[in-house]
Amino acid sequence: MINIAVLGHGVVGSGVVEVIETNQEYIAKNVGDNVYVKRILDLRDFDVPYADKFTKDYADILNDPEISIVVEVMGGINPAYDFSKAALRHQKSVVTSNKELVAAKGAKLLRLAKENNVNYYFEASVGGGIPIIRPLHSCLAANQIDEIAGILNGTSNFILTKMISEQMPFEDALKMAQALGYAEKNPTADVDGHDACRKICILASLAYGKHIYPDSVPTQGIGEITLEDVDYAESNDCVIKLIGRVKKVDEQGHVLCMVSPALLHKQSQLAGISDVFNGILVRGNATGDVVFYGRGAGKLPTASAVVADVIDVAKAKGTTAALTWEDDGVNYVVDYRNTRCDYYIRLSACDTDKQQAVKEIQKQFGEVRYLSRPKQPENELAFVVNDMLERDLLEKEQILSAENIYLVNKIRILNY
Ligand SMILES: NC(=O)C1=CN([C@@H]2O[C@H](COP(=O)(O)OP(=O)(O)OC[C@H]3O[C@@H](n4cnc5c(N)ncnc54)[C@H](OP(=O)(O)O)[C@@H]3O)[C@@H](O)[C@H]2O)C=CC1
Ligand SMILES: N[C@@H](CC=O)C(=O)O
Repeated sequence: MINIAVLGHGVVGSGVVEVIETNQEYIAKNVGDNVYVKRILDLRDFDVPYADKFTKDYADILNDPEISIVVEVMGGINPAYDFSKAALRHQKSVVTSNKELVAAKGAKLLRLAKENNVNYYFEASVGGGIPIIRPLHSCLAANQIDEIAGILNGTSNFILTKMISEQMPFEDALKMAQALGYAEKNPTADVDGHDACRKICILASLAYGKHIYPDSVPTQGIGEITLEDVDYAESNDCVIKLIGRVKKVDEQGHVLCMVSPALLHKQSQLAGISDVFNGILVRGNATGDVVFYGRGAGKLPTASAVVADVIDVAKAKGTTAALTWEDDGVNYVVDYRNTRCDYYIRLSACDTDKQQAVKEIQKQFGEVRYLSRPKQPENELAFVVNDMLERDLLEKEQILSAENIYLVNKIRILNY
């Protein structure tokens, strides 16, 4: 019998109990032994048939020698970090969906697991039910990874989809995502891009072997996207998505890493990914592009990934995985302002005469391709510029604003 404990009986934790219960026989056949949820830690009381398993005291789990795997699905840094460290030091493997913790302390926890001859697995921390951690680490191991880009947050993709296809107000779409169990406890992490940032940091750390800190990654969410931008994107045969991406810069481990909204051409591989679905594109030097697609959030898809890790740990029987990356305290993220990108730019000419504004734009950017939208105000100008050094664009914004031509929005145009 493999006894496990589940820390946190929320959306994911209750899903883990359900998946293990529902697929009991199948899992036993796969592992060669029964997997049994012995204890559940949560601070609340639950009226469920398995109420006798609950404890509010972590010591009941830590000091139980029969429990060999701890599933941490509480979220947040503390006490999840302390609980995970304590479990590993007690030679219990830890499985988690907690990307905030993995992104912040992954290297330390992986090292601690190795030192204690146990495992720390986190497949569910990126892409919900989509297999990505193991494929990146194992199946694509023969490749040098040139780039990873993805729609990594189900909640924001759900909101964008509802806003665009059903004209649903932002707040209503967010409430729906919360009711469906997609959103983080604090949903600003979804909307402001921080959840996607944690996920791209985990993928970057895994792919390039150096810890990439969320704090060092420029992060912008979907809060400033309006239906007007959506219309301009449409006129350019594009859709707007929130993209987390990391690109190899050199052999020393430096990367370009950021999270921001982006215009994607409708024919591109990530453009058609809607609703709560996530898509992750991995560009390997041998495979070319590989795209992983599936439900990026929600109770059962996420629980599926967590339980798969439990099965792998159970089957590992005392061996430890080579999964690791180095945390040497160095910031490997290069300054994005020194990189180049295509842009959609939307300006308001305010009181400036439109012909004058067009002249100013030409002076700054040369010939640009103008876009249009229904009900476009006379003093609004939107256009596309190609291969712009980001630092130059920031300067040009300032020059234009001195001429009373103000930036309303600018969104990168990416090619995935
Ligand atoms: N929901 C999803 O679709 C996905 C979530 N994740 C990640 O999985 C983790 C869990 O998410 P989710 O299940 O949605 O979150 P929930 O908030 O639904 O569940 C967390 C549970 O843990 C409990 N908890 C929190 N702190 C403690 C503590 N100190 N002691 C005991 N119990 C505690 C919470 O209790 P209380 O409510 O009283 O605070 C709650 O019941 C997070 O890291 C999240 O980012 C990853 C992929 C997808
Ligand atoms: N809040 C997250 C949940 C999964 O990681 C999301 O919406 O993607």
